[in-house]
Amino acid sequence: MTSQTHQTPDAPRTPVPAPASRSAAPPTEEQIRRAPKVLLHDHLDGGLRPATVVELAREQGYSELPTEDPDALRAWFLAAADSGSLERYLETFAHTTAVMRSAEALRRVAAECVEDLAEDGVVYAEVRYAPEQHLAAGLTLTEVVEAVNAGFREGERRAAASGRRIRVGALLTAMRHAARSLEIAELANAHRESGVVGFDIAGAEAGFPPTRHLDAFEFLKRENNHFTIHAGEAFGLPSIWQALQWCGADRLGHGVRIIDDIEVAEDGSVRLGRLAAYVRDKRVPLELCPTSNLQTGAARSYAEHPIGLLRRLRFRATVNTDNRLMSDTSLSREFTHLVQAFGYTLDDLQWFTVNAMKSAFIPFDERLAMINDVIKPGYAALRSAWLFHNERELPS
Ligand SMILES: O=c1[nH]cnc2c1ncn2[C@@H]1O[C@H](CO)[C@@H](O)[C@H]1O
Ligand SMILES: [Zn+2]
Repeated sequence: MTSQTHQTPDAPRTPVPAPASRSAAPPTEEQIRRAPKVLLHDHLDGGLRPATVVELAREQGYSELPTEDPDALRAWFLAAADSGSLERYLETFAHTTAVMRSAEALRRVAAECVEDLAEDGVVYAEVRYAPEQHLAAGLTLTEVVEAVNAGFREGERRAAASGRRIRVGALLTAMRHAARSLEIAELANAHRESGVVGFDIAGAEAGFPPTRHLDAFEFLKRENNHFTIHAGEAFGLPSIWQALQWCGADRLGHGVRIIDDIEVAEDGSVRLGRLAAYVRDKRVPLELCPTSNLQTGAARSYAEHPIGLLRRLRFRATVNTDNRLMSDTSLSREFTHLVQAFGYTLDDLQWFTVNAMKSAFIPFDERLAMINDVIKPGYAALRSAWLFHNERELPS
């Protein structure tokens, strides 16, 4: 199988659009937190509160944690995940999946996840996890899904009780090195009326191409269901090409290596290869996760992260957390880093957020309602509050 990823030799060069004019001041951290945000790529087993990991380990007799002090544990996850390799980054999940093996633990972790996202100003999220990694204490796949769903609903209720509206859908992940993807795809399909909005594959990318799981993807397509594929993170264009053209992914988890198919000349003009042009033309959503990419070595710094160019070229780019525990991050923090690196304004934040909402796996009319009734009014309110605040500060 060879990939059609090379630059078209005679593809036209086009100038890179300059960054939009920055008439508005960059948003403050508080504005970023209050801005309504949408999160498409967040792992449930990568987002536990450190204190919860410690408590669950005690309750369940898990003695392998590197430390029982929550602050030290937070620092440990960040340092251990900051390895420059996806494989070593993934080793840290052994500790979180180890404590997520009872229905109560899964329900608690899921509910806290929703509370934490709501507190961060997330109004819609798709949170993923691999049910096959939570069976060690005897739960069935269905029991795992039911426990997590119950936790998500509980989290939504608790958030609403404290005045924060959030909606969360689950994505069921199959591990790409394992052989249960068809079963997990069937599980996702069976639960689509009860909170599971799609499917994903994750895990080490090199050596485990998405085409190993074609039967799962073909099943989901026949069922008119949705899926995203982790691709183009640790491995480059062939992985993205397979995910799209062989497997039919609706979105790309990361997809950041699409940058390898974009050539920027010294005069600033750009040329898209055929694959990059396809991704942009077809509006394929990219679930970009800046901090995670720095940790696994997929990007060197925020300022050099491909998201800057992809945003200017108007790819369907979205901003995501990947693993809030391993990256010690939140969606607001990801946006704060991007504001610092690229001078983004509230308009840019709204653009990323609308991109994400358009790319969600819930029905079109519900996405539209979120955009028109929640996201746009939320940003408009922030802008007018900002104007009002600044006018009051003008000298009289
Ligand atoms: O960035 C990533 N790339 C690939 N796999 C990942 C990433 N983050 C987490 N997981 C994997 O997905 C599983 C289910 O949530 C996690 O246990 C972890 O192994
Ligand atoms: Zn991921």
